[in-house]
Amino acid sequence: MTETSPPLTKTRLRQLARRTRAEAALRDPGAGRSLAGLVHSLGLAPKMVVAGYWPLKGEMDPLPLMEALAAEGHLLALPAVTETGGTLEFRPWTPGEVLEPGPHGTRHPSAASPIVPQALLVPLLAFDRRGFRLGYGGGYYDRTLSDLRRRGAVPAIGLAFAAQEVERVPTDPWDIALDLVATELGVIVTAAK
Ligand SMILES: Nc1nc2c(c(=O)[nH]1)N(C=O)[C@@H](CNc1ccc(C(=O)N[C@@H](CCC(=O)O)C(=O)O)cc1)CN2
Ligand SMILES: Nc1ncnc2c1ncn2[C@@H]1O[C@H](COP(=O)(O)OP(=O)(O)OP(=O)(O)O)[C@@H](O)[C@H]1O
Repeated sequence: MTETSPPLTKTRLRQLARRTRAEAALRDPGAGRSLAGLVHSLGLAPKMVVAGYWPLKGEMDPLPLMEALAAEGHLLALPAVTETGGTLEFRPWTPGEVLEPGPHGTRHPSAASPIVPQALLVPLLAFDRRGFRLGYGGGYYDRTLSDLRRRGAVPAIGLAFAAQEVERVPTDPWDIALDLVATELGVIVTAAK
């Protein structure tokens, strides 16, 4: 074979990655608990404001890790979509606090004074070792990280099942790479770090 297959488009990879992630989540529903054990491997400074996410179906469960971060003295926040096509707003949150439904099936804390996160846990459909990630296609994390990083470094930590790794995520000029990806097998330091 001399032909090489053309690179997958983001749209096609999203379809494949949704299936792969759904299968991984069914195989290993407790994988999120392994990530809690990685809390000391993330290299976070003490008492940071760390934004997590409220998981959608199939996403790596960030809650055990978020609880471990809170137990270490970090402050937690969750994103809220307040404007379609805008940047995410972050609101303080402690585990157990009630959430309201938001757009796209998300849930967020009720309106409160927004907080500026110093590190982000990021959900994803697929990732590669360069740190590039594919999300649902809303561009929320790219816009938000680009905005947050105007004020200084904000580590971005992808959370995923190991099975979500691909050779190469198709990229666009606005894509921002993750520094780390935490999976049930351990922490991957990406080429962007
Ligand atoms: N848990 C979580 N929170 C998040 C995101 C995310 O990907 N996951 N976002 C990332 O940007 C932002 C919200 N933006 C989103 C944009 C599109 C879709 C979306 O397309 N959702 C699927 C349905 C998912 C499901 O219910 O299974 C869809 O509509 O097909 C979701 C979130 C902020 N909060
Ligand atoms: N820094 C930015 N400034 C302006 N627009 C942006 C920026 N980053 C991304 N976008 C817009 O967001 C759209 C979706 O981007 P992309 O397909 O990379 O989403 P994604 O990273 O998969 O999704 P998400 O981050 O929501 O999970 C793009 O069409 C682009 O126009």
